[in-house]
Amino acid sequence: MGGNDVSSDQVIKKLIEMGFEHSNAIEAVKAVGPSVDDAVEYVLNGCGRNPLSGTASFQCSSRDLKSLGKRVMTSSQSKGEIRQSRIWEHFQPTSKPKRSRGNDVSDGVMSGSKVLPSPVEEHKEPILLIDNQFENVAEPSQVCCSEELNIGTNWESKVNGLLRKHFGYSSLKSFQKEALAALLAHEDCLVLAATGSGKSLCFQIPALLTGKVVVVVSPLISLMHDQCLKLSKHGVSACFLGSGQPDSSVEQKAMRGMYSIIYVCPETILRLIKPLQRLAESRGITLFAIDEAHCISKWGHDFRPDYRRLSVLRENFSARNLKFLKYDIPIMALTATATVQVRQDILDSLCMSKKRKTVVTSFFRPNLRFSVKHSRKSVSSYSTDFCQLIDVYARKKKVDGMKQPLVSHESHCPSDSDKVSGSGFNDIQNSDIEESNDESSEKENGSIPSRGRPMSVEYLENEVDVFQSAEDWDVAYGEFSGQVHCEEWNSHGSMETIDPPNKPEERLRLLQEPLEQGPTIIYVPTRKETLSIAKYLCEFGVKAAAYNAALPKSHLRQVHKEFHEDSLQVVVATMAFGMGIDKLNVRRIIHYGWPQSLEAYYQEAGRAGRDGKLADCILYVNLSRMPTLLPSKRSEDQAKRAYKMLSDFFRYGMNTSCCRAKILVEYFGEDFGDKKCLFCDVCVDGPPKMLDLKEEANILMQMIAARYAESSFMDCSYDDSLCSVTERQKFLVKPNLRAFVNKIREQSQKFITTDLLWWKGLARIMEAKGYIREGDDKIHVQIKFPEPTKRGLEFLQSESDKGFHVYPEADMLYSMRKPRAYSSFSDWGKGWANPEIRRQRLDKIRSSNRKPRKPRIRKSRKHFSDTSTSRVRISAKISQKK
Ligand SMILES: Nc1ncnc2c1ncn2[C@@H]1O[C@H](COP(=O)(O)OP(=O)(O)OP(=O)(O)O)[C@@H](O)[C@H]1O
Ligand SMILES: [Mg+2]
Repeated sequence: MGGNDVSSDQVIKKLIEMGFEHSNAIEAVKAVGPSVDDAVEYVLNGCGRNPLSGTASFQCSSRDLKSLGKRVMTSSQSKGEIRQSRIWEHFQPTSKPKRSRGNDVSDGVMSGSKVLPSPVEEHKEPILLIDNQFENVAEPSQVCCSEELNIGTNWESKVNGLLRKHFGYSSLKSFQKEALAALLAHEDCLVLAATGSGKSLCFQIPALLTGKVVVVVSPLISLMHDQCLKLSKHGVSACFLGSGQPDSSVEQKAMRGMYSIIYVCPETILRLIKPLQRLAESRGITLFAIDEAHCISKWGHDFRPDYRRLSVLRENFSARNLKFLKYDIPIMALTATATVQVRQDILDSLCMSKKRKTVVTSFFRPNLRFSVKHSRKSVSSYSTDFCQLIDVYARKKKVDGMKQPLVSHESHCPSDSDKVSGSGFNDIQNSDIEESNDESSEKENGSIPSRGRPMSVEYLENEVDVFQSAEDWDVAYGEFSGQVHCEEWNSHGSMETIDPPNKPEERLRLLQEPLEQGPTIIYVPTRKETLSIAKYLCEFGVKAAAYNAALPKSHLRQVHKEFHEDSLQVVVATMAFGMGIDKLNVRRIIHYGWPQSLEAYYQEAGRAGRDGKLADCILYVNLSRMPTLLPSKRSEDQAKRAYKMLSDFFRYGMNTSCCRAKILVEYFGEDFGDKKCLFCDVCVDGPPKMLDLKEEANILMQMIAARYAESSFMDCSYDDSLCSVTERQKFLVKPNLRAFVNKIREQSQKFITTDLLWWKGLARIMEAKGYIREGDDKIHVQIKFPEPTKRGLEFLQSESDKGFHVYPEADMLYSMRKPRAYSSFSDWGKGWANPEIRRQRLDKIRSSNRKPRKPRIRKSRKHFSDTSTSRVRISAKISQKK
């Protein structure tokens, strides 16, 4: 903390930069000495001001009158009563047309549905300007509002000056400039920019530039707290409001205009409409910023109902309803993770003006290296999965005699090839494969398969962290209640960021550099896993800690603190950790289990590599299981959306042929064209070899089409003589993919040992090509009740020799790694002579309650044998490659 060791002049300068008046600053320093903290405290608490008395007036002594400076004088000085003047009244000719004041100007202002008396009505005194009373007034208070305030054309250089002074950056990024330009033109603005790109500055700089207040709506207390703490270190007065605010006087001070930036959660802002209207009239509000704006949308991954009610901002802070405003107070919504649908929802929900601007930057994070790996995700797989991580942090220490692990992990160290894409799946074991046909993988709704535990409210409360209100996970660390600490920006090295390389050749060079050690965050779905993985890592000497909402707050604060101070190497956390975390040197984000959506994943992964250096984003999933929706209280509609998002993520995980960064950014509506990230596992390893799966696709299509034709016939036939009631009922039950696969296995020896997992992959590919579609009303993570499409029927009827060449997806590759007892039909025949194979087959047949049928020899035998051999060849190649 700085402040006490600087000269009086420096303290005065800092106070002025914070937006305090020159005379106030001088007076404070005279009174308390050269300490920024004490001076701020003095100004905020002193000057004879009474709390706001229900009007927009301040009660001041004559001394205060003088000290309030250039922008705050009223005619009522003789009574000792002053009001901050509206800035444009100093500079703007009153004849200037308004953008949005309607003809039907009402005398009241809206508060929800109520009409309130206009604050203007409460202050009829003419405004007296005392511009010449003060010399040396701070830049921010001079500039206030673009055209009215003479910010004029050189606002960019003014901004750059402020940037350097407060943050140590040389210039604004171009998207930040655009957002600022929109604000200065009084336009609403939607800012869509990648995680860590610097969206916060878009709303922080206006407070410094205009000298008015910026109100920021933010979804989490800890996030607000974090930002206030940072701003205070940069000499910007900021506070956060909400029930997480320990100091009750902060709200009053904020409403009196004592802070340049007010962070507030959506629940609280709805309560503060009237005081904010007064603030708009007294000190002035230059902007409402809605951070993490995707929370507005039901289509987003973090929907917060209170965000939806923010439409009240538009009506309550419009020039139409507040006479003292010349322009509607602009709204700026910012997010890093909004699909096209979510964007529209944001614009509509906030009632943003038609003239609004949308500032979009690329969502691409060029220094992030994405990969997907298989893991059984059980305690027994920790040794394989975390071996490399332990190497990074603790291998040396272990050798040096650190506490020895309970189990040696060295022998289980996976090779680099244990990846999903390309040549992957070296170390998949038989026991893994058995899971692929596990019934539980089908249970999408009712349970967490790995535990087989039914979803319940208890489960919800005890196992997973769900984000519902601003106070959830409020574990902000550090003492901050609205005081300005004013550290030198460059005294903490965290400001050193580099622009990540964008050109392919530069990026390839970056790839060759070793990944720096830096901290790691491991995201897991359940609280229990945070504990077990952290414990496991600690046993190997890694400085790791668990983080979930059920742990004591003191522990969580400590984790935050140590993580920020770089004394923790790994945090193993649920989603409760990290929204908005802006720690520059996070080197690895590991997701250990399926995230619930691409949005959530990209946001969490986006916490890596904010310093522009190479960082890893690794996803470990059990490829033999489908992801499940984590329990939450959802309406039917919400559940559908949640399944759709999970299903999109599942496809990302199963992908083996498309650059991962491309999938991610295109999900958010960006056209990545032919570009590739060059970093991800798919780009590095290349896609797996293409297979011609025409025969397999054909047979599946035949089954589906035949069944569909039969059930259509049943539907249309009202002639009971044509079919019995039981037959009719049989066809009313929709067959799922498993039934089709069982039938295929029954009817063709060639496929008798194929597993469901493989066929699921094929069905997904056929769905993506438009040959089949989901026949159920519900959305499933994976196509479940396939129906043929017109295109699919055409494919079936086509006589062409053209193959069906596809890249096998991750689950198919995984399934193909299964050691097979035979590789051709003749081998298959011999297989029956082998007692072990016979036992396995009979078990399989028994378990599906079917009598073993005599293998039938089909016409396609030769073709089949070719395909089968080619698959084995591919498997062999894969192994060789490794
Ligand atoms: N103009 C700039 N010049 C240099 N660095 C900048 C600039 N603007 C922002 N940054 C850097 O970007 C980092 C991230 O900023 P910020 O937290 O605002 O990101 P964000 O876009 O809000 O990310 P998220 O979506 O995760 O909330 C800051 O710590 C800062 O180092
Ligand atoms: Mg942010």
